[in-house]
Amino acid sequence: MRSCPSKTPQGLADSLGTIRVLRAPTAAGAHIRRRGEDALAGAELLPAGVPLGALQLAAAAAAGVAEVTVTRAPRVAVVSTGSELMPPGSALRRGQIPESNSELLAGLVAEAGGELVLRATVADDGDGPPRAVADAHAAGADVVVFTGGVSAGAYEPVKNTLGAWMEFARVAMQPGKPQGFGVSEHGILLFGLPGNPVSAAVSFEVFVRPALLALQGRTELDRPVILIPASVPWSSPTGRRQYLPVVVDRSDPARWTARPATHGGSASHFAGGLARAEAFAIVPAEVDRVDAGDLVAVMLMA
Ligand SMILES: Nc1nc2c(c(=O)[nH]1)N[C@H]1C(S)=C(S)[C@@H](COP(=O)(O)OP(=O)(O)OC[C@H]3O[C@@H](n4cnc5c(N)ncnc54)[C@H](O)[C@@H]3O)O[C@H]1N2
Ligand code: MOO
Repeated sequence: MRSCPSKTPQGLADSLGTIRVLRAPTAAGAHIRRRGEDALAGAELLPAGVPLGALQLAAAAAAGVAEVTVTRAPRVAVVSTGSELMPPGSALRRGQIPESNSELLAGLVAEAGGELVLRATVADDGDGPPRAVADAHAAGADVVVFTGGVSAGAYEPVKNTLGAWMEFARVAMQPGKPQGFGVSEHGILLFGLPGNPVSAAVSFEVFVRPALLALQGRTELDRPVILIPASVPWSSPTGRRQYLPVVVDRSDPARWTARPATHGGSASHFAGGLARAEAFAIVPAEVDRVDAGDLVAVMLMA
């Protein structure tokens, strides 16, 4: 067919033998896929800094692009500190608890595109943290994430042994008040997160995840935040920005609501309640109470 004013879809014509048009398209040009309709030559299909999932790689392939430039995954070591920590499933004596932060952080690191190169637990006494930094360096780590041992008690192994490289500060957030950060002699980023499991999870979201994404050249570093009403009241500490694990009720698609994931409110040791959380409600430092119906900023994790 040399001159083709429009095309007739298969279902509207007999296709075997003689072609008989049953219903001709009304508009000239109907059903013709024109050059440049999807993307013009030279158009940007994938801006730098976006993650390459199946849809993005397929778009590149469809444009005839066989190779794209990517950054390598940041290599991360996760180090728990505390002599009370025991492998999950061990018989516990008084004063011991199951070690769970390395499981949490290993998963969050992977979800943030990092590659876990070391996972260790070190004791409260001795030189465990600096030895862990040396091991992380040997394993090629770009980042070490410590949990525990950063506040002001008698045994604070990260604070006591890594002061040459790290600074320790109190941040006006709850949980996650005590924080440490620094850079090792070999340029490894050192994060010192508080040991309580919810504190560690929130601190990862606020400080570590954006850094891991930035190391990958990602341009969008923040989780999506939506404003939705609270379905129940809760309290929030004044003077500290609260990050409260919440469940998002999506049963009414026109009106999602948020409620605390744990019954006891906001507490940094509720590792079990964290399993129910799909998001963190972010309550400004100057607000000490959220009432049912109040709009709250909710950072979606899933
Ligand atoms: N004098 C002060 N004391 C405390 C302050 C303060 O500002 N001044 N802040 C409190 C706050 S808030 C927090 S949070 C904690 C954080 O303390 P650390 O980071 O030193 O954490 P640890 O004492 O080592 O652990 C706290 C808690 O979490 C448990 N934990 C630790 N690691 C793990 C792990 N890998 N898996 C599971 N559970 C873990 C640990 O056993 C403790 O129960 O400091 C307050 N004190
Ligand atoms: O600030 Mo701490 O992290 O609440 O328990």
